[in-house]
Amino acid sequence: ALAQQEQTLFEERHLCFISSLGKGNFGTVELCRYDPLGDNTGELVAVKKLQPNKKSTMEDFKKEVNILSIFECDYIVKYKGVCYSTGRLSMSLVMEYLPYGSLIGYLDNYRHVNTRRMLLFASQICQGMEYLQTLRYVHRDLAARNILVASKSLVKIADFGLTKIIPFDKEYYRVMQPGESPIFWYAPESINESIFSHKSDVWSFGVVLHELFCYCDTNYNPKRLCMQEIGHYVQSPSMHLETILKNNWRLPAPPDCPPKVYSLMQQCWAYDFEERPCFSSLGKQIETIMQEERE
Ligand SMILES: CCc1cc(O)ccc1-c1ccc2c(C(=O)Nc3ccc(C)nc3)n[nH]c2c1
Repeated sequence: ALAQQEQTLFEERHLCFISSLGKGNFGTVELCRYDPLGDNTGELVAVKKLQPNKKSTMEDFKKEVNILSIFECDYIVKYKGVCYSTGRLSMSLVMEYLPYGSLIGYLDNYRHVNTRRMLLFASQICQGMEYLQTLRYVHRDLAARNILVASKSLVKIADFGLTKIIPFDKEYYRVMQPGESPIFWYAPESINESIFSHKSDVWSFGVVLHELFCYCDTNYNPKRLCMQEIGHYVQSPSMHLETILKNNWRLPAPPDCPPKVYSLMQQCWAYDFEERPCFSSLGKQIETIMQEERE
């Protein structure tokens, strides 16, 4: 018999809405069961409706879908397919459902996560980013809110809405319209000149490490810590943020953070992107620290 061909086209009539997974960072994402047999034995999937609007067209969505359908990595949320609405006026993206949600909610609930497990998560994110880099993709929105938890020992990188391909003749990507930017995860060159590269993703990875070792506690949220430093009422946070970064202010070490882990973060936050480590070097350093933590 034919090997079970990966389902990539989902029929709307068999996609049964279960609940909303959040209007947050991914747009509106719903938990659905794809149940063609109609007996509730179908699989759970995460579905994002892609509504063409003034900012993004069906073409943009098809580009995101094409990007996602190429990825084959254990540390990147798996693409399952698309569902065209009747009349093909809109389409939905169907991704694997990760039952524990984002890292933010997970660490808030499971405080027992120890250093070794944090480093395991960091190593998996690093390997996912290394994979993206081999495909010349820059994520541009690496943050704990975009890391999903598959199990207590597996996390995956998600949300590729902002993913951009680096042109083959360049080492960075330039945005024309920096929209609602998560500047507190941004490298200085991204804040200043909207330049994004694998090295700006490394900066953001350092911020994700910080979020991890703060258990994503809202009191230590990168935005809150930065705003405390630059003052809450400034009119242009990005200008002030760039200034304090230039003056070598960085996010403080998380409480009880192992010194070697904080030094990893500081490497990622080198002002000059050339001095930041690459993801493969970061991965090796994390493995070394994990060995030492085991002893
Ligand atoms: C389809 C949108 C998308 C687009 C893209 O490009 C990459 C990933 C995703 C995505 C976004 C969210 C999820 C989720 C989840 O949110 N799961 C959960 C589980 C439990 C709780 C409490 N909250 C939440 N699972 N798989 C997901 C895939």
